[in-house]
Amino acid sequence: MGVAVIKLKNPPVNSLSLEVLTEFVISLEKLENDKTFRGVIVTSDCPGIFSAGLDLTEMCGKSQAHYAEYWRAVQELWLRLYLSNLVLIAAINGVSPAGGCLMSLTCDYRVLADNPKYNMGLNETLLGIVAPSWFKDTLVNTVGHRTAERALQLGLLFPPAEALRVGMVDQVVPEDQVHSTALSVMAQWLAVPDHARQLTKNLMRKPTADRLVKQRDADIQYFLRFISRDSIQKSLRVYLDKLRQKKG
Ligand SMILES: CCCCC/C=C\CCC/C=C/CC(=O)SCCNC(=O)CCNC(=O)[C@H](O)C(C)(C)COP(=O)(O)OP(=O)(O)OC[C@H]1O[C@@H](n2cnc3c(N)ncnc32)[C@H](O)[C@@H]1OP(=O)(O)O
Repeated sequence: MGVAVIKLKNPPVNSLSLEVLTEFVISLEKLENDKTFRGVIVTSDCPGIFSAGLDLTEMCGKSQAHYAEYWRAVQELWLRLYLSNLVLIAAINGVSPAGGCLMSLTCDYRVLADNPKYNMGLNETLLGIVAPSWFKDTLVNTVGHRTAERALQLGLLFPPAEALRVGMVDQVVPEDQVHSTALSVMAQWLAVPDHARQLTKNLMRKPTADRLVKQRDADIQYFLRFISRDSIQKSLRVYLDKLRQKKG
């Protein structure tokens, strides 16, 4: 039925490095241009981890030019996923904080494996950073304003039952059924004529995407000013050190 699977593979935690973002955009573009494909299942090849989100090492201790290049790549992937003409289904087979969660929120449907360790949410505030307005918009469009307001301020990571309750995911299924469920949901979405579904998706999503498109450069400048602050760099270093020391 013309369904591709994109399996994220950047061990150990599928962090969204510049290279991963770039490759993801290229793969998506190829699939968009190949008319034999109508849908994509986005999933992970790293056991227990869907994606650890943006790669913190790309946002810490690097040059301004690097930050700008990285942020443009983050914007690009979000825009491509959010406005994709393909049916995108996230088969979430692991934990998905921050950018990992955002990636799944750009999909048309989310199936999450029922494992209490597989938390998801936009936890940026817990790192001492702030989810940009388009991250916030994506969450609001999914779970509504009040739930998003509380989740964003507290940096909440929702376990599967809670994620389902607030509407962050559409289905929670046993771990060994995530892929088959994604496939049967895909069949349902592909039963709808493409042109009607695509125009409807665009109608729902374009106003949100346009807000970023109209101010992409300003958004990059804002990111540069924010991420270069000493206090933000310090927060990121402390957070990364904590992650590294966990093992020791
Ligand atoms: C007003 C508007 C202002 C605008 C400002 C603009 C922008 C700022 C906002 C930027 C947005 C950022 C969004 C993000 O996505 S930030 C990333 C958030 N991610 C996380 O908090 C997850 C952190 N990771 C974990 O919690 C865990 O690693 C885990 C995913 C649960 C997996 O746990 P485990 O299996 O136990 O693995 P380890 O913790 O031991 O990690 C292994 C290894 O990987 C490194 N690592 C983990 N996460 C990341 C990451 N996101 N980026 C880079 N590296 C990561 C970890 O340090 C370990 O490294 P070592 O092997 O070297 O020790």
